[in-house]
Amino acid sequence: MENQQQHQPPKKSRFRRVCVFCGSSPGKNPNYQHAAIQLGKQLVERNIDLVYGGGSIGLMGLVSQAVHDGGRHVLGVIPKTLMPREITGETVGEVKAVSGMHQRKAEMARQADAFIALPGGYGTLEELLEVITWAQLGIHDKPVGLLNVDGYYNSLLSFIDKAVDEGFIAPAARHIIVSAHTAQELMCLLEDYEAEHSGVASKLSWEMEQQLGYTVKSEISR
Ligand SMILES: CC(C)=CCNc1ncnc2c1ncn2[C@@H]1O[C@H](COP(=O)(O)O)[C@@H](O)[C@H]1O
Repeated sequence: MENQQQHQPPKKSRFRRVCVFCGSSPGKNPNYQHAAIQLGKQLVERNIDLVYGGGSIGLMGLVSQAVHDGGRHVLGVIPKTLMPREITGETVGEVKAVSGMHQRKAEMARQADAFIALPGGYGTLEELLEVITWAQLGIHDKPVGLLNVDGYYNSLLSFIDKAVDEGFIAPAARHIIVSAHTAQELMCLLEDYEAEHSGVASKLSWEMEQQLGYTVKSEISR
């Protein structure tokens, strides 16, 4: 079954550039590292460019290297304070320096047509949950995919189901997260995804969202 799928020529993608959130650590299970490389190869096969958090550490390094090796454009968005090579390693492709973590997330989101989370820690979860929240509000209608390698995210998905059961997440908003166990399966699901949100904040543009982030930040620093 898997071999048959591998020989099928990929459809032309609706995505020009995908944002990948993932661990700055490689994780203990080699399948996480394998999945990062497979996801990079899937993007290359579909002629999709990458935007990510910059650097060469952990899964971030593996996915960016795979996309770069395949000849697609890689954009790393990295806060100036994380730029020293001893912190994040050498970045492949283009690097965009931004002033902070909020600006980084806004820029990665603005640049991408879809989001994918590989396994990761707090940083990955925070980035993932933010784009899900923005989708729920109708700030964007870009697909959000979860690459659930070896069931890494099963407990998060169960928790979200509990939040639906307990009345904190609307059943319609449960469908924002598209999850799959392999990169190929996930890409196919994301290609077919259609946003269904109530769009309560659909008038908010990315620009407004970004300005909001900067305003809040500058007010905090005053
Ligand atoms: C000083 C220090 C701990 C540096 C770690 N170096 C990092 N370099 C670049 N991006 C990162 C780093 N740590 C977290 N991130 C951001 O948070 C996510 C990964 O965090 P985590 O490893 O899942 O939690 C990435 O998508 C990235 O956008």
